[in-house]
Amino acid sequence: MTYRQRLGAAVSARGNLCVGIDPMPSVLAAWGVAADVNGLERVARGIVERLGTRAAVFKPQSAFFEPFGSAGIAVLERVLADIREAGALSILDVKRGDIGSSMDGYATAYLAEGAPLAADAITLSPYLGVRTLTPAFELAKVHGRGIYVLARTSNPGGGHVQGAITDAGTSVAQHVLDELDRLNPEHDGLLGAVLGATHHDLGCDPSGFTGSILAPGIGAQGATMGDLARTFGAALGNVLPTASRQVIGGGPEELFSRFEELLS
Ligand SMILES: O=C(O)c1cc(=O)[nH]c(=O)n1[C@@H]1O[C@H](COP(=O)(O)O)[C@@H](O)[C@H]1O
Repeated sequence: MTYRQRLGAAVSARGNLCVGIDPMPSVLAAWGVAADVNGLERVARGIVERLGTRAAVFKPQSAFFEPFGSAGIAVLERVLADIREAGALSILDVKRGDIGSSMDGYATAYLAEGAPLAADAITLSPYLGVRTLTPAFELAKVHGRGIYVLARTSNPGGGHVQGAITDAGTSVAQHVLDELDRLNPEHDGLLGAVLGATHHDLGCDPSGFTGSILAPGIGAQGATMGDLARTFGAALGNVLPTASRQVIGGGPEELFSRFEELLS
């Protein structure tokens, strides 16, 4: 099955909210655990234990596992395995992007069959050019995985680069969407984009975009689920909203109710 088919099935069964697993120090405190690798494991795996059979998609943020070195990465491996066992999909948020030979290495790390950190999808940065990401696109296709490329990020300052006008006369964000659209037919539509839910004006037109749209910024960054229709218009059906602190930031007791409240 392609990533789009698997995502479609998961979202139909469980709804279209992606739960971000961002076990940052303030979240560990809210869960009443120490800011060490044991606390990290209790929170990250505790989220999947409680919501694993309820949520369609989880997005672990690598940035909060890496500070613990190999022990943190080992926890991330176990979290990815937990998500798989719970029948949900994983989007590993690593925002990688490099020239071809190095990109081959990253692609193998996150998308090869049997790789310890293999996820159903990953996030990538197109700063070195969308086409430099080709090794990841190709490996994702072989294994039925997905890719989300940053186009218009949720942070306000991102517009300085992503709203800049390219030599083709469109914004950088639009250029990224157009490149992904050009490549999607030969990649089973697995090439998605990240477009922040925080913007009134995205500075690009997602209405005809052929990939899945990952939309961060719900909750802690100020966007609401109700904003999605205004921001994405005709593309709303392709949008996968994602929230981290808004769901996980109240500790274990509030986890389920916060998830249900956003989804409703
Ligand atoms: O790729 C992402 O997921 C991402 C892109 C973006 O434009 N903005 C953004 O906030 N994110 C990630 O989404 C998560 C947002 O966390 P919350 O603000 O707590 O929901 C973090 O892991 C961010 O790194």
